[in-house]
Amino acid sequence: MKAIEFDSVTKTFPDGTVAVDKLSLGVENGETMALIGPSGCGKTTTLRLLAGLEDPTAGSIWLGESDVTRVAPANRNVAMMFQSDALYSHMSVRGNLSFGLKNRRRFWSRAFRSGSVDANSSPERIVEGIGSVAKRLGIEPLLDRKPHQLSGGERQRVALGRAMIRDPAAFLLDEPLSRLDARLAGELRIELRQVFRDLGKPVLYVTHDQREAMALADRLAVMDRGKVLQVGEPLEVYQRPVNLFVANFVGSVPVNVLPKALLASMLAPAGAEIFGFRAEHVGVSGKQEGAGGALSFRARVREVERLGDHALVYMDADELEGARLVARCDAETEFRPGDPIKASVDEERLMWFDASQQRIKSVAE
Ligand SMILES: Nc1ncnc2c1ncn2[C@@H]1O[C@H](COP(=O)(O)OP(=O)(O)OP(=O)(O)O)[C@@H](O)[C@H]1O
Repeated sequence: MKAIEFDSVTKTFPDGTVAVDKLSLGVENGETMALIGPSGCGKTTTLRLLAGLEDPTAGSIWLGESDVTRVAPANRNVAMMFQSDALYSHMSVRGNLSFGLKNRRRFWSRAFRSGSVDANSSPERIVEGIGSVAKRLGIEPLLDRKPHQLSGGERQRVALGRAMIRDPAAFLLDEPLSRLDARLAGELRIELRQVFRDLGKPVLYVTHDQREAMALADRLAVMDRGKVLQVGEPLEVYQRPVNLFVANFVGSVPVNVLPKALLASMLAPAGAEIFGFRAEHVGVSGKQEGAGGALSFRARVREVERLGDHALVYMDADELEGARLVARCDAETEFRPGDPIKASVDEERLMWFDASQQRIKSVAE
């Protein structure tokens, strides 16, 4: 039994838009699942379906053993956090934290009356949690401040604290770090990972930032046009993408793609039409001779993008019909536009795709 389960869920909006298409996905307790995919692929709708803010057109949604498909949002006990999570501006941090709890009390007292919860989940137990949640998130010193006296990152922490105090069955987060600057988002990402690990609850996390997803998630679900294309651990999806779309989406730089005809055909597996390789797998040398690898070609540097800890060298591969390719190099690389170079890629780094851009598995997989 999964803590969260979507069973063949479809959401068609009245105007005919199929936002989510026969989606099946399970998240375990204590697991952080990142939903990633391009804008409009159905990520937010998936979260809203789980929160009960949208009704599915077909399929069922489960939280543990409960079928919540038709359960009202207030009775689902999931906490949803958005990118622009609004705190109550007139309340202190403490007030904001306990506000969720006050609503919770109403929920719990109703639930107690109907006998559907056990005493371990009493409001008192949750009250005890406020202090520890504030401590856990490093917001104890801020308890008496108002939201306008907080930084963006601190506000996000309070919003998360408010969600944690409710002790929900599941956490749903929609781009919670997207409004923060890169450094702060990076710091919070590490903290969130630790918090999520300790919570022991399922976390469904939406982001369009593949880096954030790779860093935070135990598993990724890559979506396109309402469908889940692949679910797996970040490294597994990165190294063994099901198709070219996924390969491109989980990398920070698009995959270099070339037609099979440019390689000695004996290398290609049956059915292969195109092959690809990642920028970090291209070896680049200023020497014109001697570079090895399955694929070895002369090229000319078109542009060098210096990114601090590494550089991207964009090149025109004269020997490969002028294909435009990219290699990841050391930050100190001295290549300049116009330089002639020799590039090479090892055979085991090549990814092969068929005519419909599905990746062809290697014999070792
Ligand atoms: N209320 C609605 N009525 C009609 N279509 C909608 C509605 N809400 C969303 N959609 C459409 O459903 C599709 C999925 O939207 P959704 O917001 O889930 O995408 P997303 O992956 O979260 O996108 P983004 O990354 O841009 O936030 C889009 O084509 C969107 O235009």
